[in-house]
Amino acid sequence: MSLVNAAQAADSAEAFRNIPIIDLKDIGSSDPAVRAALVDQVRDACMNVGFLYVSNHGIPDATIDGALSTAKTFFSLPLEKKMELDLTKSNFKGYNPVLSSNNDPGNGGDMHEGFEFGWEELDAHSGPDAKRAKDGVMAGANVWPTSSDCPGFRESVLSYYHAAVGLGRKLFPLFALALDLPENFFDDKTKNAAAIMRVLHYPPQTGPVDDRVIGIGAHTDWECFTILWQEPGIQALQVLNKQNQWIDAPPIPGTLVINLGDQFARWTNDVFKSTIHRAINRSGVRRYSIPLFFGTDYHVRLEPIQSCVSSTRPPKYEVVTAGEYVKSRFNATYGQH
Ligand SMILES: O=C(O)CCC(=O)C(=O)O
Ligand SMILES: [Fe+2]
Repeated sequence: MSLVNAAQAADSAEAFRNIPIIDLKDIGSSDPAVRAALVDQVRDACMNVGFLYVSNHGIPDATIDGALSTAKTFFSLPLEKKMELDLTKSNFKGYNPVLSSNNDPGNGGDMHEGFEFGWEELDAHSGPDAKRAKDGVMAGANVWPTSSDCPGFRESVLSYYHAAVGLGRKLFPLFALALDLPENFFDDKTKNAAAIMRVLHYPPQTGPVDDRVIGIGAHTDWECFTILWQEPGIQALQVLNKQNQWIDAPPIPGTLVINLGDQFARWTNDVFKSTIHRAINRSGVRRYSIPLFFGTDYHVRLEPIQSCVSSTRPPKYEVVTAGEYVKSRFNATYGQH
């Protein structure tokens, strides 16, 4: 079946009620049948849900724990210290306080604080990074807390960053194969690791909650896909199906959530779904999560793939570069900067 026909079938299929779990243990297999079976599962999830969990993802628990524990230390610093790293002063690298972002234009602000950064070599002395030369409108160096304020923060969050980017590099070929493209299709479009990571802290919201002020308002993500670690034992993330029902996406031990974003919706003319989601922390305790958003390089144009376009499915989106798109979403979410 052509991709366009398969997308039409997916569009008229029943709304999803749960999110598939895909085991990546065979991701390195060279057996074409094993690989094809994995790609089929990925295609199905991308066209019907836009969300999936992955198990056997290869990121060590110690790497996750290291990032989480220094993130907790960072968020416990006094607000004035954190505000020295205000992300609106550094082209969206650094700290954003509670209620400073608004992911849902109908809402009154997001009930979380976060810290945001992009690609940087772990070795702080490796000099200017050639990968950053083409960041265009998204250019800007990361900012970091001092090592006396937050010892080991840069190293531990960057270690997780590099592990997650490594996982993302293994996923791109699966997505390409799921789109009937050569598996290296995204290689020359992802040379510069235009990946942004956030560490997020959601204070608990107890008692009556104003529906317009929740942890993160209903939104889609902006890049190709997101790799999301969420704190075990706390249900907060919800995903919207086409019947407008919110489906819980609880943390599942040993897995990460992968969700598609707007860049993939644009590459695929909505054959792959960039699905709306939100998070509300009503658990009574603090919640932490770590999304890493992996997009194509900022100068790359988001042109629809030919197999996703037909006379019955004309191109839905104006062609823009990845950088222009991401920057416009940052401006809409944090205010124009
Ligand atoms: O915290 C979560 O579970 C979701 C975060 C999210 O959707 C985002 O940062 O885009
Ligand atoms: Fe999101």
